Amino acid sequence: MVSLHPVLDKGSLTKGSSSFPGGTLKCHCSSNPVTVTLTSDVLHNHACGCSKCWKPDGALFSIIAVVPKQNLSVTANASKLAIVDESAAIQRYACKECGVHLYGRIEKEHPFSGLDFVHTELSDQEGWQEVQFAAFVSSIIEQGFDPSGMDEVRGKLKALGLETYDALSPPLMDAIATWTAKKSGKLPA
Ligand SMILES: N[C@@H](CCC(=O)N[C@@H](CSCO)C(=O)NCC(=O)O)C(=O)O
Ligand SMILES: [Zn+2]
Ligand SMILES: [Zn+2]
Repeated sequence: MVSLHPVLDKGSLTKGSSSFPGGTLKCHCSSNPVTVTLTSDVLHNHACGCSKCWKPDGALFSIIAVVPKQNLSVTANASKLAIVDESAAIQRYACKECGVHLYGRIEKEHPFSGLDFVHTELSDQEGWQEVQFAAFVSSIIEQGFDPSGMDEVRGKLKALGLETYDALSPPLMDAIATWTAKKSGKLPA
């Protein structure tokens, strides 16, 4: 049986709390873990099949969300962090010891600059926004997943109530396109 991600394999999604105040994310190191504190809940939490987002061992999907960057601070062992790929739009900061990605930040001009990318599964707290949709689903094939298994993968995601997309969700794609049109002058800024 195909394993999507521990959060998705449970068969149902635990709904988040609308008044969730944020919490602490921690890497997998048993000593001197890196911690990141968020002072709000996340937005646009989603499963991502892309090759760049961090996934726990054996998972086909990442669970990733965004938070305004002013709501995120590294609160312990920041010296263990290093950028995974300097050339990517999202500069993902990973723990050099355990490999877990603590946050991703966009430093260049980009529709999502000002938002940091984070994984709520790194927190012990409950109440984080639940997964809203599945993005970059076909990208799992690029990483070696057998294409004949895609109906099963999409079926499992749909059974959880998640729409499946091969890019981001339509509202996020519209936001990107709006930003691009304003930048080029096709829409008023
Ligand atoms: N097929 C590619 C897709 C990679 C991709 O474009 N990923 C998106 C989504 S990441 C979270 O939603 C993206 O915006 N990437 C920018 C970046 O990673 O810097 C693949 O699988 O690699
Ligand atoms: Zn670590
Ligand atoms: Zn991704």
